Formats: sequence, structure tokens, C-alpha cells
Amino acid sequence: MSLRFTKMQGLGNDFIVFDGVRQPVDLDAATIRRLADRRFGIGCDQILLVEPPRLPNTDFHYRIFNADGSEVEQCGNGARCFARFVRDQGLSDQDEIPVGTAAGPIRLYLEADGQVRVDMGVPRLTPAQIPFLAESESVTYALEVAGETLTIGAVSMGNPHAVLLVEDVESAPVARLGPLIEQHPRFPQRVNAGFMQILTSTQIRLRVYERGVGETLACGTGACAAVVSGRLRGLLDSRVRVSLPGGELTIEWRGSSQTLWMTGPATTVFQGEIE
Ligand SMILES: N[C@@H](CCC[C@H](N)C(=O)O)C(=O)O
Repeated sequence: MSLRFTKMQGLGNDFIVFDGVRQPVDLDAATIRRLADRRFGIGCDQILLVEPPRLPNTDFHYRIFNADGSEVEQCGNGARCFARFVRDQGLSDQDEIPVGTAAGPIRLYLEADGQVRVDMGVPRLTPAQIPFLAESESVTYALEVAGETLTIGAVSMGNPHAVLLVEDVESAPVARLGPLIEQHPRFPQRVNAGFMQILTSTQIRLRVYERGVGETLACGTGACAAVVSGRLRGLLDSRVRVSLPGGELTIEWRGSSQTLWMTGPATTVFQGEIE
């Protein structure tokens, strides 16, 4: 089978994007792992698949696969690339694009300055929605990891996130704690682990160890979850600049039961065809 693809990136979080509207795309986990491999394949953190709509009042369905082959519910940097892709490929001529995901509908807005703004929906905080094993909902939880008690926030942006506060993001033990948190038995569907340094009430630094990938240069939903957790802890304002190793995002969230907005870039790197 020969497949046309586009390589894209949002803040260095990189994607292989397939148009599953105009060509049949049938991906199994082994094929995804092979395509995502940086030596034997094209290389990416996630594969994004554009499909015809499944949910009412949406124009497309957006599917996301991690480099380890697992299908996941949401991807923020991918959502911005998805918007740029459907416009550049002529699949849509709209500036506002409603899209269905496994986590529900989101809305993508192509801005005049080239940035993409995404209505990411309302963050989910109850343990069952994340999913996270806890007696009741709380702003922070104690999590035992390798003999240490960590204080984490737990947030779902459609996909699960644990958020830790650190003094200095550069020296944060992302490589040591990331995999242990990702696989922690209290997160039955595994989890993305964010390490957040608060600079001011309007600016944070963040590194994310992503479920199914490892540390990436940026995680859009991780940035959303960090701002939600920081705001619930009373440490952040409603509009926050998030500096990630690959660049910056702006996150806006007024508070509980409000929708969250993410704004940032989306870039095409190259196009190709693979057997
Ligand atoms: N890079 C993404 C998140 C991709 C999915 C994540 N690894 C998961 O398993 O939930 C983003 O930009 O949000």
C-alpha cells in the first residue's frame, strides 16, 4: 500500500498526518510504531488521521496515535496542525473548523496572524473522568512513587495528566520520575506527566513526559492541564504564557466549568509518499 503523508510540527512536537478522507488509511499498532520510528520510519511523536465526521455538527473526525501504537483521546499541538492541514490540503475553506475526537468535539480557529486558536472544551477534574484512583476529587493528591511522596494535580483534557510543581524545570527529574508516573497503578490508562515551574502568575515553564512517547519538546494538552492545576492551586491568572522546550503557547481559562483556549503555531515540514 502506498500512502501520501505530511510531516508537521507544533513547537517541535512532531506529527505524521494522513488524509483519510481522500485515501484509505488502515493503521495497525505495528505499522504505527514502524512509521514513528526515527531510524527505520519517517519519525514522529504522534500520527494524526483526518477522517470524515462521526459526531453531529462537526466537519471531520480527528484520530491520534502515540509513537508506541496506542490510540489516544486528545492532542493539543496536533489539533492546531490538523486545522492547518485541512486548510492547506483544500479539505476545508473555513476559518472555524468543528472537529470530533474520541474525547468529544473541539473547535479550531485559523487566525489572521497564522496562529491557530483551539477551544479545548471544559477540563475534567473528577477522578473517574481522568481516570485516577482516588476516594474523592481534590486540588492535589499525594502519590507514592519509588519511596517518595509526590504532590500532584490530576486533570483530564480528554486525555489524562498529572502535574507536579518543581523549583527549576531544567533540573527536574523528568527522565527518572516521568516513566514511573506514566505507569503508576493509580492511573489505570497511564498518564502524561507534567513538570511545572511557576515564574509569575502569568508565566510558567513546563516539561512533559508524554504517555506512549517519552519526553517531547512540547505537549499542548499538558500545557492546558498545567494551567488548570496551577489555577486551581491559586497560583495563576486566567491568561498564562507557557514556555516549553520547543516554544510558547498561550492558555486562557477562567475557571471551573469554563471552556479552555489554547493558542500557538502549526507548521508543515515536508510531504511525501511511503510504501
Ligand atoms: N502531544 C500531545 C499529546 C498527545 C497524546 C498524549 N501522549 C497521550 O497519550 O495522552 C499534545 O500536544 O497534547
